[in-house]
Amino acid sequence: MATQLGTSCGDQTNNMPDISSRLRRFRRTSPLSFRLLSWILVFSSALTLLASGVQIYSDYRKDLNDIEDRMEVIESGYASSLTRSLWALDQKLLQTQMEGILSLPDISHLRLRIEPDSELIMGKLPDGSNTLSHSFALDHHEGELFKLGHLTVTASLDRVYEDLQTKIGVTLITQFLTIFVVSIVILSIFRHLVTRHLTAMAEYTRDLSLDDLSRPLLLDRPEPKNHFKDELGMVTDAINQMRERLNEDIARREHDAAEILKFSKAIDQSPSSVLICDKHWHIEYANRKFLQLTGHRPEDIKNQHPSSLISQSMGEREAEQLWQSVRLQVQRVGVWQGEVNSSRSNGERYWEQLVITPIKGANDETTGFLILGEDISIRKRYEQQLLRQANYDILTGLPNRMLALDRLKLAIAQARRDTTQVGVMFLDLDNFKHINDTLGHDAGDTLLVEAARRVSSCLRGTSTVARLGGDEFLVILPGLTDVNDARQVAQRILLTFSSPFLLHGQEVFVTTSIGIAIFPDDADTSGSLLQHADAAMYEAKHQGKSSYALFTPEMTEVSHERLHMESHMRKALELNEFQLVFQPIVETSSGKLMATEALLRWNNPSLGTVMPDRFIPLAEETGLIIPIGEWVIQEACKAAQCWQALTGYDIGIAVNVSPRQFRDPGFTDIVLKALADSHLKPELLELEITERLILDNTIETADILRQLDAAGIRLSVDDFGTGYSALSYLKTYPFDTLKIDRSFIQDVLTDTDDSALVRAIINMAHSLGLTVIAEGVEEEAQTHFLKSEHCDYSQGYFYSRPLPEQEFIHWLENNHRAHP
Ligand SMILES: Nc1nc2c(ncn2[C@@H]2O[C@@H]3COP(=O)(O)O[C@H]4[C@@H](O)[C@H](n5cnc6c(=O)[nH]c(N)nc65)O[C@@H]4COP(=O)(O)O[C@H]3[C@H]2O)c(=O)[nH]1
Repeated sequence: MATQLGTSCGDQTNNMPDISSRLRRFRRTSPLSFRLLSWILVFSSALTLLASGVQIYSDYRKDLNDIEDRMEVIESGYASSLTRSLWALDQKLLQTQMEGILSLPDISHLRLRIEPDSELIMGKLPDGSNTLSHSFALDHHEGELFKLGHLTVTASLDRVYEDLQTKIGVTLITQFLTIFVVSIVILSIFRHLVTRHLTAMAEYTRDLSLDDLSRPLLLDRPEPKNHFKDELGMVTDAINQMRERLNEDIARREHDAAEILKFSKAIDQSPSSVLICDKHWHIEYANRKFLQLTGHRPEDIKNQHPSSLISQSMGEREAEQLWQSVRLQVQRVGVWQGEVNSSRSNGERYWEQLVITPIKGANDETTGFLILGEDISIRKRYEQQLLRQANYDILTGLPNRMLALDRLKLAIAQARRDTTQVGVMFLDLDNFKHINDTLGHDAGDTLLVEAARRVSSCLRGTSTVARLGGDEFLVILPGLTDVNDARQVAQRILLTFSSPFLLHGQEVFVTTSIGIAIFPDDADTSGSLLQHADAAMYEAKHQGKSSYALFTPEMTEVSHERLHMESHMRKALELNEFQLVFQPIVETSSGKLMATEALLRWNNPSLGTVMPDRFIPLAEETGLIIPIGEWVIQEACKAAQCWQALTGYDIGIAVNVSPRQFRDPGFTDIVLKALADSHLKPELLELEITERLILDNTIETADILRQLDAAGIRLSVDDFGTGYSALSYLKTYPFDTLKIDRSFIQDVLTDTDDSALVRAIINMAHSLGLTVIAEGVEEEAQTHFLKSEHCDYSQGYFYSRPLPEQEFIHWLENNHRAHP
């Protein structure tokens, strides 16, 4: 303790400001308790002092009364004896008696007036007025009254006042000390029990910050039992509960903030474009994708109406109408979906698929609108391209067979109404095959394009020229009033063909044969008109090339050549004129052989080698395709099994199947029999089916495809992209492979549309679990592109042309690609 004191004394100077500041702080921080306590102390001190004052005063009064009583006692006790001494004139006794009185406490002075005029004085009269005097007469009665004298006794009050002073002094000192000590004790107790905790609480709450809510408020005292909680305990609990609530609030807010951040990040980084509008359709927010897609800056579109972004591309009135219907539908149905042609900040247009929904508040009221956008430009382009391909010939840009037939039907309907005529011309380039074989496909293509241009140049605006396939063209002349008009057109066409074509720097003369049929004279349906025009064309060819012929009833329904071909075809199987050639299908990444495609050739002594494009349509028409197709499947399976035996490897075989074969009820059995006869594993046989077949609703396509699939046979979609490409069938039917038509591969390096399309087809096929084969790969650079796009397999002249079996076996034995 001594040491403690010593230390605190030693630090006194240093601690002085600290102490005084603490004191000030104590006063400042706990003024109420301090003042209250001070007032209690002052009040209790005043009360104590008042009580002590009353006590002292009553003591004082008592002392005065005692002296007065004593005076009374002196009068009653000494008056008779003094009277007697005076009567007897006994001076000595008188003196003794007065000395006796003077010896009494506080009596300090006696004055005896003796009658008539003497006086005896004893004692000393005190200074000042602190005296109390009492006088009484000394009378003697002896029959009559004798006034002997008068005694005045004076008592000094000095002792009484001294006592009074002493008492007051002692009382004040003891009271002060008592109050001081009690104050100190009470203050200490109060401080120990209350104010230091209040200070701690004040400091705790002052230091309390949202950054640090982990430390609870703990008072420096034993923890009271719960049910004995005093006010401090209750306040501490309240503060700690507040802290916990704050902690929970902060945690909740942090969690909410994290959630909001997550969602806002997700929206911001969403691959879809996102616009958020307020309830008045003013744009409040645009995500990154939207800004990237449109090139708009956030500040430019803020508070704008979304219709203003669209109106740039479609006109204000149209945009306003669109938005009105959007608003109505969102209001009534809760969602609007549609495709919109929007524009970027640089004016460029793009297609987007929009989904617009209201944003609902807590009370289900609309607080804003969410606009989700998906850039569908590629899809649109693809759709448009597919549509174009479905209706137009890619090479020449002319309408294809489908569109031509539509137009012909329209023209016939119109002619029926107007009682006019329709001229239908069938054109065929006379020596196209020869040119194609000798000068190559490029030259063939150039020839076709130029021929299309020349035919078109001979026609009026209302006429249609279409390419039906290969080197066949169709011309429709609507609203004819005179057959001679058709003749003139035919002559004009023949004339335009009289000048040479420049192919690969070489001048080549190409002629054409034209067959003409007239509605309604020759036929009244589009189908028979075409047949008759076809027949007339064969007639023209027979007449000698570069001529035209008008249909006459003598001409049979089928052209001579076709008849000729048909009669030969009927015997071809028997005479063993059919031959299969095989074209390797390789893995794109490695170039290794995976399978082969069997392609049919017809070697006829009078017709020469006839390509399938030429005879298969006739075989289909006549139904000969069924026995021919059976032969193809049998031979293909046998060949594949033979290669397996030869090389020890499984080499798959792809076989083309025409829709007519599918219509044959025995088709599945034919395939299964071929597999059984050859012992080829079913998974090595792949049947190639065109999109046309799938769209042909007359056949129970789905059932047959499922039966084949169930037998383990692979199924592929051939020439993908050239038909109507109703993509939904890819999901519906059990296809394994998709073959991209060679028309896409051809220009994949030069045409960005084609490359985007091929990329899209590959991705789409993969996402549907299909493997992809690219057809018609002719250049190495195409293989690099296909590799980079992860196209599974490739086929084309770059790897090998279709080879007769012996040559293919040779290829197998000598080509490193043949070994997996
Ligand atoms: N320009 C070019 N062409 C290439 C290239 N690689 C392959 N080809 C040709 O592309 C065609 C591919 O066959 P496809 O699309 O199934 O088209 C076939 C197929 O639809 C049909 N066909 C062929 N054999 C049969 C058959 O046995 N049955 C049926 N129903 N149809 C067949 O005839 C079509 C034509 O067959 P082909 O004339 O043999 O023509 C073949 C092939 O020789 C290349 O790099 N460049």
